[in-house]
Amino acid sequence: MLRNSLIGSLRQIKPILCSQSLRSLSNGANSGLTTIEVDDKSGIATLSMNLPPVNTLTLNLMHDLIDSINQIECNKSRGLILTSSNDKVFSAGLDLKELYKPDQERLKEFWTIFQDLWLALHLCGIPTAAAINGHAPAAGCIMATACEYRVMLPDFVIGVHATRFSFLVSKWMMLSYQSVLPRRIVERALNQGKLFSTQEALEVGLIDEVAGSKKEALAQCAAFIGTFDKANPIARTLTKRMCRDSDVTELLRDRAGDLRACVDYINTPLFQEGLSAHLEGLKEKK
Ligand SMILES: CCCC/C=C\CC(=O)SCCNC(=O)CCNC(=O)[C@H](O)C(C)(C)COP(=O)(O)OP(=O)(O)OC[C@H]1O[C@@H](n2cnc3c(N)ncnc32)[C@H](O)[C@@H]1OP(=O)(O)O
Repeated sequence: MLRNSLIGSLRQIKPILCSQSLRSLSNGANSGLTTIEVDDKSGIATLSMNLPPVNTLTLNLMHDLIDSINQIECNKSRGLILTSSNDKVFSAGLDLKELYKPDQERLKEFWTIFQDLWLALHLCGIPTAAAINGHAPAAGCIMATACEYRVMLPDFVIGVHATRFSFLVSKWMMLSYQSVLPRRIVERALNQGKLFSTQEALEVGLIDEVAGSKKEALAQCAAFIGTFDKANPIARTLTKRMCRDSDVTELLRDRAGDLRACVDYINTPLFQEGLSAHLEGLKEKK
């Protein structure tokens, strides 16, 4: 029963393009803001975000990420490692410029594709890991928590600091955070708008391991993916989705409602003023 509903909801949200023959993992259909490298020996795909300067999640980058995740799944890679080609920033989170004095139709499209990206990562059928080789604030952190394992390099920050700029996170984002951290830590961290250092993130369990270099981080992620070798891939996928079912259902139950609530909130003077000050702060930092 539960399995059927999982499979049913997957069909609804993910009309995967698996009918296409995708021998080479080229990014022909997208804007080229991501690259995919598949290791011939291990069969593991490394998906890199490549949008200078700081991999902000723009419409195009989110579109390319979803497209790449679909390609990697369709090609039956053994696992997916999400990382950045920038050596200082994993992702700076959502593109704040899209949220400031937004065009209403574009904002709806923007939020919907952000929901799609979270679902694509959260429900990815193959094992996923994040090699966090730079700062990962806000949606950068949420993408990492949607993966099954996190390895981070030292001296960076990760966390959801939304309250610092008056952002109210949706329940599904909170659940994503809570799928990795204990509830009391999530409550405190979200309220504080806390960004954890790599060491703090390790101590609370937001990340699983620290690596000395990107190469090591990729190897540690690959070793994690290798731990599923003895599991039947289909049983594994269904089990993963069953474990994640309640978090995903929270969003799927009322995507339109979440969209409405977020769009309404983004348009409030409270949020727009907080965001304006945050954007000024980013400029003044220079
Ligand atoms: C999804 C669940 C959580 C919900 C909460 C919020 C959703 C979001 O994701 S909102 C996005 C929130 N993100 C941030 O607030 C991050 C802001 N950025 C930074 O803190 C730093 O840029 C960062 C530590 C990531 C990197 O620092 P630096 O390497 O020193 O780079 P700069 O700060 O100089 O940035 C370069 C350039 O990029 C612009 N920038 C940075 N982040 C964003 C962003 N999120 N959106 C749009 N633009 C961004 C920054 O202003 C600089 O621009 P220029 O001045 O024009 O060069």
